[in-house]
Amino acid sequence: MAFRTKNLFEKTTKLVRSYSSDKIYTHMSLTLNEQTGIATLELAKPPVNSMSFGFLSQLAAAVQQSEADKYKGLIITSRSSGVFSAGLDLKELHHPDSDRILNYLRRLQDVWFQLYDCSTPTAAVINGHSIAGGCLLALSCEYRVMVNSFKIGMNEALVGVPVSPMFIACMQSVIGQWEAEKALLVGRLFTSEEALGVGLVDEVVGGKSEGVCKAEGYLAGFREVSARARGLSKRYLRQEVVRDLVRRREEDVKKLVEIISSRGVQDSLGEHLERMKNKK
Ligand SMILES: CCCCC/C=C\C/C=C\C=C\CC(=O)SCCNC(=O)CCNC(=O)[C@H](O)C(C)(C)COP(=O)(O)OP(=O)(O)OC[C@H]1O[C@@H](n2cnc3c(N)ncnc32)[C@H](O)[C@@H]1OP(=O)(O)O
Repeated sequence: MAFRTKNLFEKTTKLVRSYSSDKIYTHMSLTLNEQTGIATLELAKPPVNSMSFGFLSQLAAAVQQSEADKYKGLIITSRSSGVFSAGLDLKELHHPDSDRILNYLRRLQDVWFQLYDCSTPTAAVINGHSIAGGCLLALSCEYRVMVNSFKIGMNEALVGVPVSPMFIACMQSVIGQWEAEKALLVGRLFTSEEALGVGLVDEVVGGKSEGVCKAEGYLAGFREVSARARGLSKRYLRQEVVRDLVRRREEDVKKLVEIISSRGVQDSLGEHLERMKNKK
């Protein structure tokens, strides 16, 4: 079979350089199956694929590449066998420099808009725990296949930070208002099976390769469909959420910076980081 592992940064060097000071393409790899036209983006930032500034920049470049090269589909998964993504890098949020946190949150917004609003068909193979920002990443895709025995959800309530509008909108659009409210207000993490029950994921499988097959099956369903019509329909379907968040993006970012920088939130983040350190 003809596989081409693309160093994304060959083509997007300019973009990535202007986005990031991290070393080029260190946190993920993009592999295109030239026979199917489906690319797999494998997150590879040990130990937990936390979303640092550099990670978000590379994710943005990958999504942009998928759009520019008109891939038939994009599958997002993790190279780790235990963690899909632990979400935002807590070190970016704890004792942040004011300019950096502003730019970090703007970057997060940019990536989210790019992925959520992209015309490329997308699927997530969640082969490990998927927490907060990790859950957002999966929810921004169209289809989710989850490997059993892991946890997924948005735990902000337990971390002591508010769930931001972008995260709420995504959760609501997938599981509905009431289920989202019940889950988000207590920071509930669902097992794979519970996630299936509530509609947070579309399928539960026994392992990653089975998950990839299911995701490919979903993406192959569009073979006979006009890519242009499909892409436009997806955008129309998602435009209400996007429009609202675009309209208020600067207001949301500034408010969040203020909240994150507050003493109470910083104390909670510090305690959360301490708990993680002490769990060993
Ligand atoms: C308007 C636009 C703006 C949008 C909104 C923006 C911001 C709003 C404000 C906040 C939003 C926050 C959303 C988030 O995503 S916050 C992150 C929440 N995530 C977590 O709490 C995950 C915590 N991690 C875990 O539960 C476990 O690590 C996990 C189950 C993922 C894996 O467990 P495992 O046992 O395999 O690994 P550990 O030993 O726990 O961890 C290994 C190592 O990694 C460090 N680490 C874990 N998670 C993070 C993280 N999110 N960021 C940074 N570092 C992390 C952990 O501390 C260990 O480090 P070390 O001890 O080995 O040094």
